[in-house]
Amino acid sequence: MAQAIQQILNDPDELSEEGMSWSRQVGLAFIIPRAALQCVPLAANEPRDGLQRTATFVRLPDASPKLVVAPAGPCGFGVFATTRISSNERLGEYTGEIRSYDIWCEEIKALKIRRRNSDASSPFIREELYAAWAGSGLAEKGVVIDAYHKGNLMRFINCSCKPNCSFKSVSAPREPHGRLQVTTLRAIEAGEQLSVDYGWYHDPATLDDIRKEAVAAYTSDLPHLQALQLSDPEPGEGDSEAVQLVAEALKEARGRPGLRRRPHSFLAGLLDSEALARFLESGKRFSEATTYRAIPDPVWLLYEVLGAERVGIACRCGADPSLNSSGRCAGIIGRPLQVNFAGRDES
Ligand SMILES: C[S@@+](CC[C@H](N)C(=O)[O-])C[C@H]1O[C@@H](n2cnc3c(N)ncnc32)[C@H](O)[C@@H]1O
Repeated sequence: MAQAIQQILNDPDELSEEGMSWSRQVGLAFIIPRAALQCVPLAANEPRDGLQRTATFVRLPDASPKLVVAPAGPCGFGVFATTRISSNERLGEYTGEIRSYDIWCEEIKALKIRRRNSDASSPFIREELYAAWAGSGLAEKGVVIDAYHKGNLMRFINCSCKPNCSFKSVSAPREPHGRLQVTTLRAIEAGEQLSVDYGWYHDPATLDDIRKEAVAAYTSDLPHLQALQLSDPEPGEGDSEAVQLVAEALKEARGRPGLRRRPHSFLAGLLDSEALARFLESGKRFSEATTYRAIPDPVWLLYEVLGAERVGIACRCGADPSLNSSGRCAGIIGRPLQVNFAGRDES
């Protein structure tokens, strides 16, 4: 990724006049590549929906000159460090429009109806993931800082299951909502990408949608999974990717590795072939599941991530080493990394 940064610094087209002027307008020393100019620059939050700016007297630092916006593999553009940044460093404010959560939600719903004739919460649309929670607000209906149309470079920070930054809310006592400041959780090396945990998984409506979709995906695969329970399973031509992965995992557990027809995939990492084999050897079988809880243990994680893909918020931070140095990913934006939680009862 350091190479990508160097390329931008060297390329006069990427280091565009527009990018420089965008940067100057928000008073910053960072560089916005031409292709990333997607929103109006905003050096300070702009109130909407009858809301007020917070009275907070605390001066937040301007966005750090140690940052650059650059292409970030599977996630579009991202924010990278050009030099080492220490732990607990305040990198600047996440600016955007101060919106009432319920009005913002209505607008998102209207957009969904225009685009696909339904305001169902899933799948997410891209615009939803630029809004960050800023507190309950005077009316107790919630306030978000929405950086989709207006904002600063912080709006380019992607989501990671193992984030190196977080949003800290800064507000004076009794202030109904806060301002958001990006702060490092650990030291960040030059060339590393900044990341935060978006936390959408914990939105109850989204979680519900993901789990319904997980049950639907499992149910449509069930006859094929049942066929695999035979002693020498062979995946069929029309089998889904999940069924093929389960077949491969079973063969692997039964001592016939080497049958993989494709490189080890992201989804394959969600299956434990030994646990799968133990499940069948103990006499348990794939059977009907009308709720998420009833999906058998060895495959629930696979189907939950497939459910998230159907909902439209699959996380791919594990596919980008600069975003998630462990190379592991929960598969769902905002969900804790698998290694950090004990099972599907996490809250
Ligand atoms: C706040 S923006 C981040 C900047 C964005 N990458 C861009 O180029 O405008 C959120 C959007 O970035 C993408 N994104 C961020 N983190 C991601 C992740 N871990 N996996 C997949 N997409 C991600 C999604 O398209 C999401 O809607």
